[in-house]
Amino acid sequence: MPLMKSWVDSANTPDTDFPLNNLPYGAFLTASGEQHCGVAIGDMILDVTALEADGVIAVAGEDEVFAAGDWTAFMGLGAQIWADVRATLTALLAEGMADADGLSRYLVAQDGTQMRMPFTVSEYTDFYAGKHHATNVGTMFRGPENALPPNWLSIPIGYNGRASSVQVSGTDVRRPWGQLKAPDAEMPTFAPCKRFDIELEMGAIVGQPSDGPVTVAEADDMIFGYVLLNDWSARDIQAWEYQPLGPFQAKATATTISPWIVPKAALEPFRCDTPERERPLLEYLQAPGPMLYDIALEVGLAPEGQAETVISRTNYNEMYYSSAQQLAHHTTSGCPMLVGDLLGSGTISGPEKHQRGALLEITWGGKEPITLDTGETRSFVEDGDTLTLRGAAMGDGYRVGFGACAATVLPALDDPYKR
Ligand SMILES: O=C(O)/C=C/C(=O)CC(=O)CC(=O)O
Ligand SMILES: [Ca+2]
Ligand SMILES: [Mg+2]
Repeated sequence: MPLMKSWVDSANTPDTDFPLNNLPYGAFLTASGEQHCGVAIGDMILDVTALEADGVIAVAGEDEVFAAGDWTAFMGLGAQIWADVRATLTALLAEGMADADGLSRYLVAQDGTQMRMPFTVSEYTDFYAGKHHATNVGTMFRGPENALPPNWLSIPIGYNGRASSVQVSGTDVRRPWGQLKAPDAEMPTFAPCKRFDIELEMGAIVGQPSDGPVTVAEADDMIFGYVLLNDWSARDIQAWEYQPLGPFQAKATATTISPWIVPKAALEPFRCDTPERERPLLEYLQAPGPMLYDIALEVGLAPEGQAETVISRTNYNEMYYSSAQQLAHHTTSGCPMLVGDLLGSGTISGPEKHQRGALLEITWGGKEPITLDTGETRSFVEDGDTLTLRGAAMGDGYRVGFGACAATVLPALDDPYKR
């Protein structure tokens, strides 16, 4: 599919994340402090809440779908409404639109506009579907002979994370306190995390509910869109707490998502298959077609007040399970899935060191510190560091991007129990 031209000039450049082909959904604060729904177009935002309020657009049979200022109600209306509204907004922004002058008053510059959570997170489940990541972490945590657990090639393994600490890009993350125990120590201590880390992931957003087990194809239809996701991970807390039930507080401090939900429709031209199966999947997990996406990803680390170093470059197509397969598995127990459920893909790592999606892997547990372009070294995230995830599907002369998924780490509080 070629670049779709818009009357918004900044949408027609090859380096914008937001050409007309994209039209991702976000929530932003207006100049008067209201939260509105918007779609990104070039370096602007089209105010969808205002368009609806003024009667320029309407959702068939519905009132005030966008008045609440996030996309949750819209997601719940289903795939036909998603397609209809996308077509309407595309037509409004397409080159040659007669009333472009009239519509330009609904445009807001992205620069300087505060973004908010684009939807209400119902529940958050994080998966473990990167084979390179799982092998690396399993080797470090459990020894090379136990790198991949016996179930890994048959089950999209996941754990229930915290919806309450999912936050939008631009929100600072505070270094957590927790129970730490050195391997040779008798007792744990309660102290600030010393091995704070990131995890580069994709987040799939469930737009339609389920009632009983669904197929992979049905699961794919339920997915509304995707965001970038940083699963902040306290590795020293994780190492002490995770046996026998898996990660808990180590993963609960924060999960940062990019502010724009890229709709499935925008990613259609970039679908791809998951890698070769090493063990046949049970029938309910078999994908009827390409369910993964070719999305180039990178992670940047900028020390406080200094330039950024790109510390990883990889691709979402490295994943062993797609979000549709993860979602299908999530329903096998009969567990109902809800509008607004967020599924973390699992850390995305490629086979090479520069393609790893977490500092735990890049520095091999801190044993191989990296040197930044500034000359500083890093084993894990330090206070004041800003971590930025970026991603884009690369089209012919355009890119469908996600915007920045960024957060700065603040120092741990003084002892929270000595108030
Ligand atoms: O115990 C392990 O092998 C590691 C588990 C995790 O790091 C959990 C997680 O976030 C998995 C992922 O993001 O791929
Ligand atoms: Ca994770
Ligand atoms: Mg998390």
